[in-house]
Amino acid sequence: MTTHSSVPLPVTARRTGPLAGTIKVPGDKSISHRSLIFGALAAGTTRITGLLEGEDVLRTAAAMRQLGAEVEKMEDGSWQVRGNGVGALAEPDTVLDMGNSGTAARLLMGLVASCPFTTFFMGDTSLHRRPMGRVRLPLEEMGALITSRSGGRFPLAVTGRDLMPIDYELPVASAQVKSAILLAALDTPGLTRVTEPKPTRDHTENMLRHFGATVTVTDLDGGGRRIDYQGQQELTAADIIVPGDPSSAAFIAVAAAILPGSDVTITNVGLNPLRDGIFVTLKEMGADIEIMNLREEAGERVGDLHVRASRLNGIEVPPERAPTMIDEFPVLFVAASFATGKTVMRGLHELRVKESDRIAAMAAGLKSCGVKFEELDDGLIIEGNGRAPKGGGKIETHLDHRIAMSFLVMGLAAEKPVTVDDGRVMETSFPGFADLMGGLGGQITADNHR
Ligand SMILES: O=C(O)C1=C[C@@H](OP(=O)(O)O)[C@@H](O)[C@H](O)C1
Ligand SMILES: C=C(OP(=O)(O)O)C(=O)O
Repeated sequence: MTTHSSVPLPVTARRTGPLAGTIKVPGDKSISHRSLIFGALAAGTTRITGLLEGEDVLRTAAAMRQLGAEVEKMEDGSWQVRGNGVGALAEPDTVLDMGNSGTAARLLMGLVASCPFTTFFMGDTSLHRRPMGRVRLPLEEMGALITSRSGGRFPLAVTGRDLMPIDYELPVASAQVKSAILLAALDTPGLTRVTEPKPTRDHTENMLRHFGATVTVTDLDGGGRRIDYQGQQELTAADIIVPGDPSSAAFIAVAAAILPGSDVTITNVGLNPLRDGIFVTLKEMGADIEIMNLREEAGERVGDLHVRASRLNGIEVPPERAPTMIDEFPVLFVAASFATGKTVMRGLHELRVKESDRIAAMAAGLKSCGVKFEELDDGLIIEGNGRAPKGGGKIETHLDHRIAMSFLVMGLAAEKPVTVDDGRVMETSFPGFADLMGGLGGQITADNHR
């Protein structure tokens, strides 16, 4: 596993011909984390096909081993997890290092909150800046003891207890917080209820069902959802097929949409309706995206995307759609820079507390590439003139994989090359991004001559 502590590796994307070909993107990051966690909690052996082998997920794999599960990569490329059932984790004898991963950090805090020992957590400098109060509060309300430095951020320690179930309304639309509470509820007697104001990705609920548990989800007036979970149900090992990550497919889809003449098919993409907002939005902007072979695999909707370059128009993105495409806004900002007219994107406060402040990081980069925009507290309004932006920017990625890949996509279609200050961060979620783009005809190269 590489770390972010050694020398940065600048990477440059330059404009070439159109992109063409058929590819697959690596496995879904959210589902990969959860398959390792639930595999370790279920009695028996779970075989995972298509696991994302990105740094974030490898952190979860290492942490589950530290918690006593057997996690192994098999010769055929699949992964195997042997669990001992809910409530059977072991005390780790070293700190769990969650690296750059907010999902691993928050889900595992919930998981160990009901375990009768203390678990120490740390991460990289990006993770140490991210808010943890959102999980700390409900977990403390359930009875866990959490000790951290001031401000409630990482590093911190969670001392597990016999918890009490709660009835909790999420103050922010966050699947990570919802999942942390559900994981804490697994070994907690009684009914835990989580109400979300806007539905967020439901991979945790889907996976619980896949492992044989009953989860009751009720749609509420006004668009929210209530999730009820009766604690101490048995989980039984079940094989998992991880679909391609729609968040990774989004980079390819935008690149193909903005680079004239492109014609690309991305097969086996997860199209869970709570994750597909980027494709809905790009289509509304005029992108030529055809969804083919829609099917269901292991409780998740999957399909192939055929994307051809087309003219894009600015639109107003409904703020209530944000949770279904929260990680895709950086690359949507890039698409909007190539569109004709204004694209208005609001309701995005959450982007300020991701791996970086994504609104600020994108604004700085867009400015250096000659894009016209207005920065808002909770979003951006981008004004395109239907032509490729000047490009030429030197982008600060702030340890944020999505900032890096978004600007490399910009560089593939802008007038001048775009350089990101550290391409290694792409390993977080999309190992092999540059090579995969290369296979389609895109030119992304590491600047090794430092
Ligand atoms: O639950 C998950 O797997 C994730 C939830 C989202 O975060 P929030 O829950 O903070 O919105 C998303 O940004 C992250 O990449 C993955
Ligand atoms: C926000 C992200 O991940 P995480 O919160 O797990 O760090 C992301 O992948 O864009």
